[in-house]
Amino acid sequence: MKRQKLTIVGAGSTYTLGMMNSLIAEKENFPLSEIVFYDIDEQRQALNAKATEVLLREKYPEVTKFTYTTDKKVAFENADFFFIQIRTGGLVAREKDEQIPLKHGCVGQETCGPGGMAYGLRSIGDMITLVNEIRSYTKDAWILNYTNPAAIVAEALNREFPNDKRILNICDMPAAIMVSYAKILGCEIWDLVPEYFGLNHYGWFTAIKNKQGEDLTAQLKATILGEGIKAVDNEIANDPSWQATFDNMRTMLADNPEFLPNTYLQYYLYPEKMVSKEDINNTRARQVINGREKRVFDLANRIIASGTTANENLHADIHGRYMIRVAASLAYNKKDIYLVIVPNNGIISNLQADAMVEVPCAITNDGPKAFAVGTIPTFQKAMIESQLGYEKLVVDAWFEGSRQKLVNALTLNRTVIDVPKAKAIVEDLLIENQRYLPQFK
Ligand SMILES: NC(=O)c1ccc[n+]([C@@H]2O[C@H](COP(=O)([O-])OP(=O)(O)OC[C@H]3O[C@@H](n4cnc5c(N)ncnc54)[C@H](O)[C@@H]3O)[C@@H](O)[C@H]2O)c1
Ligand SMILES: O=P(O)(O)OC[C@H]1O[C@H](O[C@H]2[C@H](O)[C@@H](O)[C@@H](O)O[C@@H]2CO)[C@H](O)[C@@H](O)[C@@H]1O
Ligand SMILES: [Mn+2]
Repeated sequence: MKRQKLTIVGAGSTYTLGMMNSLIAEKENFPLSEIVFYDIDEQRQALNAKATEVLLREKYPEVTKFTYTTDKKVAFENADFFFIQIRTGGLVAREKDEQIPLKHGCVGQETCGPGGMAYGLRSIGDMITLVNEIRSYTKDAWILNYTNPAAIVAEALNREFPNDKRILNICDMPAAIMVSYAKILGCEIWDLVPEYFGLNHYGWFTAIKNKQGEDLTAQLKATILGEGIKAVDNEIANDPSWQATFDNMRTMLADNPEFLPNTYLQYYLYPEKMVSKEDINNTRARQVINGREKRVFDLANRIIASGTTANENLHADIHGRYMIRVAASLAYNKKDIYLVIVPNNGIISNLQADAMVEVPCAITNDGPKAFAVGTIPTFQKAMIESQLGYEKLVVDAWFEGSRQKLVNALTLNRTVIDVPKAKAIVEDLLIENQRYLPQFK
């Protein structure tokens, strides 16, 4: 197996050390020769990088070269794979995305509703610039993107780079849900094969089978309806917010037992409940700043100070392992089946061709090959179409600098609907984000 050179873009991320643990856990599946870190924030990246130097020395000596840099040429030349995980505006901007809609009585969330719209508008420009810069150094490398909101980023990249078949947008949420399914079913996530359709953070599992083809869906639904389902992946198992989200999966399934819902549907199906439980002074961004961000950088500082990871309880989580397994399947033509985001082009036969859909694909060295979904039922189709309209209008608005299209987008979004509210929220979000969005005069 050829060893790969991997560049992490946004290496100052709170997910980077977890990704390193996952690369170590997956080194047989996705062997690396070289890792490069790239970020625009030198200090933030250096913390993760200095801890990674210790980690690699102790646990991944096969990586013979590790570099961290803010120089694009050094970072982008000759890489085989890019994993991108940037957050334009940082967690501070995320907090505003969550607070502004809440002030208007609407869902305040990172990727859903008006908060997701603002985050999408900030992400599009940086992502287009990054892909252009990467492609000026390498045409063939695989670009795997986690940057959110993945639905809007995928739509924008597909428009800007329609012929680039080596950009793949990915979300870890279905995989994190499948880790919980696997726990219920007494197996490993990698033993399960999902049948699923939707947009990113907006979809449904229609079946869960094992690799022998046995359909486990009825058993799974019965357990979730009877006993509920817990977040079990390491990263989220002890997080009250994620446990509450997983509790809501039982409610969603009870209210509509047809399919198994993605957790994010809670924001669209129960917007009033989601708003009522929020504390505007302690939204999710603030919890992450005080939680994951602090935990990760405390860990990095301890590793750097002691010069060893021996005193730490390190673990790989599904976020990293999922991306790495997709990369391995691309690199070595494994044809493993994963949910990824691809142009529809008839996969869902009664949905427009140019939707970016999240569906199961066999991941080959020629990219993802989707399995046909066929027709989807009226209820899910109608929900998807209004959300798709919202996503496409946000991307149109970014390219055209159109406020009207942002208002129309929020009018379609189930978390807003009301035109006066949509206008007021657009106004506030554009004022807050004007330095990122000069096209909106
Ligand atoms: N797709 C998914 O399912 C999924 C899952 C988890 C996280 N994410 C996404 O991963 C990203 C990272 O999340 P986080 O909470 O760790 O954020 P973070 O703010 O901790 O880290 C992001 C890093 O990106 C850097 N950055 C920002 N703009 C950049 C640019 N133009 N070029 C290079 N670096 C840049 C920042 O300096 C920072 O170090 C976010 O977009 C988040 O939404 C996606
Ligand atoms: O609110 P956050 O920052 O904790 O999470 C937002 C992200 O949530 C999902 O990712 C989960 C993932 O599902 C889980 O496996 C684990 O790795 O934690 C992640 C978040 O903590 C979602 O898929 C992402 O798109 C969100 O950014
Ligand atoms: Mn996601």
